[in-house]
Amino acid sequence: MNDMTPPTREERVEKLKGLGSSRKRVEDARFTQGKGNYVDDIKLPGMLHGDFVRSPYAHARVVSINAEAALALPGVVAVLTAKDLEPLSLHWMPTLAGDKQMVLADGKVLFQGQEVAFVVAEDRYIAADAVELVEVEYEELPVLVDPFEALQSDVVLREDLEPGADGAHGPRRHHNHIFLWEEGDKAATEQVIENAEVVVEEMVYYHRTHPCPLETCGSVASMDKVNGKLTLWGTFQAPHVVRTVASLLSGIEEHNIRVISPDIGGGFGNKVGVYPGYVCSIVASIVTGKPVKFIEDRMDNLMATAFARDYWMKGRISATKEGKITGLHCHVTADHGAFDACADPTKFPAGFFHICTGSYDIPVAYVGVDGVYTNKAPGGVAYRCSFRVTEAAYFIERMIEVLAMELNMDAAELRRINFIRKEQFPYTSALGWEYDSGDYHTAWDKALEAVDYKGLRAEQAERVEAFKRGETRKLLGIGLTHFTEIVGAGPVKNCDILGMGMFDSCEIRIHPTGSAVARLGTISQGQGHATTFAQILASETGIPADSITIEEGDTDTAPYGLGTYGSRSTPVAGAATALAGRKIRAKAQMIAAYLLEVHDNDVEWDVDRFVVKGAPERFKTIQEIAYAAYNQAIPGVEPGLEAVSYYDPPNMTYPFGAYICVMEIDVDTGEHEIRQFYALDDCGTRINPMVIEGQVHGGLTEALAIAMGQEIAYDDIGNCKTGTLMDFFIPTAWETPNYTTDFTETPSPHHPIGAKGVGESPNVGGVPAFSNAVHDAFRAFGLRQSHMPHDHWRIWKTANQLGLHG
Ligand code: PCD
Ligand SMILES: [Cu+]
Repeated sequence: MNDMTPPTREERVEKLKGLGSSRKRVEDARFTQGKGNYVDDIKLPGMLHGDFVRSPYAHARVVSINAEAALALPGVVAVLTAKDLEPLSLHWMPTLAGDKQMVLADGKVLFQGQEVAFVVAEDRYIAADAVELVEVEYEELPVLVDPFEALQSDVVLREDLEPGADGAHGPRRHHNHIFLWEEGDKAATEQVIENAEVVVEEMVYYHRTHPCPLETCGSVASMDKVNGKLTLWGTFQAPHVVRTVASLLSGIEEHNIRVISPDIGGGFGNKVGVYPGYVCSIVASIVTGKPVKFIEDRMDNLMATAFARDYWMKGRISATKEGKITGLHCHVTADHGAFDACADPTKFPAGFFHICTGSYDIPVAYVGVDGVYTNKAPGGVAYRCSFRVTEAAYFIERMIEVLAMELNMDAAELRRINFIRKEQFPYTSALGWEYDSGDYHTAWDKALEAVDYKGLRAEQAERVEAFKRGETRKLLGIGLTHFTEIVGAGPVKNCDILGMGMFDSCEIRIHPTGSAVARLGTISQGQGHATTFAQILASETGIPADSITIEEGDTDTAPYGLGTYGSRSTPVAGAATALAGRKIRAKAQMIAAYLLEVHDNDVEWDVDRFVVKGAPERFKTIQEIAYAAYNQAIPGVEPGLEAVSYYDPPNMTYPFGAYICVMEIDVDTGEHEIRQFYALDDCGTRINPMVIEGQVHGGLTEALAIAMGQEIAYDDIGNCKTGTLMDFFIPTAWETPNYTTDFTETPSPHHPIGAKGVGESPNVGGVPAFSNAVHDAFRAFGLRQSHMPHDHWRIWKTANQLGLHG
């Protein structure tokens, strides 16, 4: 081939590295060389450092705060308390759930680790020393750590709330009650269950845990009093929302606030909300006139920032003797901690928990969720699941297993006969969701075949016999899960956060030489957006992905968007990106037609160029078109080649998957070994298979952590027992098994490129798969339900209670 041979169509497609290509992550060159730029890397001249005095008690009155000794320490600049914030009306702040939260203790504290005073000093060490010198006198109050007890107790946690008054989500029936949220037909469901042939009832608890990103939360605030501009760098998963909230709270006009999310070392939902540290760094910068940095340490992060789950889910499921499910009833007692700071769309105080009918065609269902205040840290974030979806998936996948046991049926078969069938999509669930697309039977059969399901069951049966004969002390568990996710919040008509509609955006500029920059309203925390969004644009515009820069996270440059969580970037911003690309192409078409001296309709798009129909040798490449757009006067066409698209999705997307975990359990030590983990994901059109595989590995490892050991635990007086990485389980390569990933591809019918989200799926499906494997190992010995996390001690105890220790 000589230099003059034009590239083939195939070569041109390949050069784009567009949709479907396993393009290497462009951000990794920077990250692997230590060249990332995180919040703590930001160092400004004269910058001060903040640190919190935190409450050692879970519930106490603050009698007095004496900062004299702290202020006397050389290098200490200020000690802020609620009294200092009060004149600015910043001693309380609104939460994402419509509640309010103390920024600094106002009269009392409600959880251990709560922020009491903010010390500002010349360096981080002085600040830490000064924290020790602040004298706080507390008067202990009775502590409520159990949500069921909290609903009965005379102890009033939130004295700031009017006793009988409604909350943000309607009536409160007790002073520690937050809301009752209901969906579905309660009466009809109860009637079906009463008259059913088979009913099982179970309490499924999904314990409290924490996203624990590698990088803790932090912010740097810099108030420039000369030009009136506030710049705020921080670990924000939703920078634009932070800007709007900061403006509303502080009264600073929004154009005078610039919020920047630089590189973020993992978010996992932990960095969606607004924390007291952010507010205090802003106030301290305004008060001192200097930039102020606040970076959490690990204990701050684990004890005081947003936890996840803590759902007590009481379920009843009914079926015919043949196993056809007829109804599902669920009541949740949701422990929200001291303030309702859940990150959910405003109208959904229990998030999308009502996806809990899962992958099954259940004719009638009801859910009721009671939110409750306790003396624990506030939060209730997604942690790799869009708004309580992982709780829902865990609930239904446990209920299915329990029902299979009651029916004495194979759990894979029970699922198969209840799956929503391919021809039923779009499918409206009994709880009101419209599933966009799916093909569950195909995915399920593929998964069962891949692991030789029949062979595994035979092996398991033999193992049980061998165990009974005393020939082995190890049991075999086969953990099945078929999950349906709901991601891509969301249609503005029913999804908003604090009144801000959940659309998203992309703005693209093609430069004269044919390379481009695109900016989005989302923000990567490691997902690889700089890699994948360029791929979408490459396929849409014909510009190679390598020639497209993706920028996110700077509110001065990026178009407004609601940020990255709930696997919404692909479904929402990804759609905006594709449509912005199509706008570029529409203008390019006019330019090409002009240059080729034909009518607009006489050219057609081909990979990276417009070609005259029927005359393939006559064409203009996107690069030629871009140059002409800037440098040639084209009648009726404005100069330049730019587009912006704001996208309000018509519906969510519903990714799904089939996961199977094969686990060996040693009944004497409670140890487990994961022999095999097979994960089939269907996220519609796949943008980058390698990024997807990385997402699945990461999500499964977090699922492993949660199911097998990770937990935020409290003792009876509200001491957080897992505030360090000594006690809070983070799996290393040592505990992490090999994963086999697989896929089917069922595009979303309403997304411009057919893509659904995937980042959360492995957590949503992984947790029940691991937990079901543990339960399944003991099924032959009568175990119906036990609580996660399944650490060695709990597994040992289960074996013991089942009488397996002799
Ligand atoms: N079909 C498809 C889908 C998807 N993809 C890809 O993948 C990824 C992801 O995506 P999505 O799913 O859409 O998601 P986003 O939105 O982006 O993100 C979010 C998620 O993401 C995940 N992942 C991750 N990774 C990392 N590395 N880091 C982090 O942090 C993280 N986080 C986590 C979480 S938790 Mo939440 O917040 O809880 O709500 S939610 C979440 C990106 O890159 C994309 O592009 C592809 O390729 N294809
Ligand atoms: Cu969630």
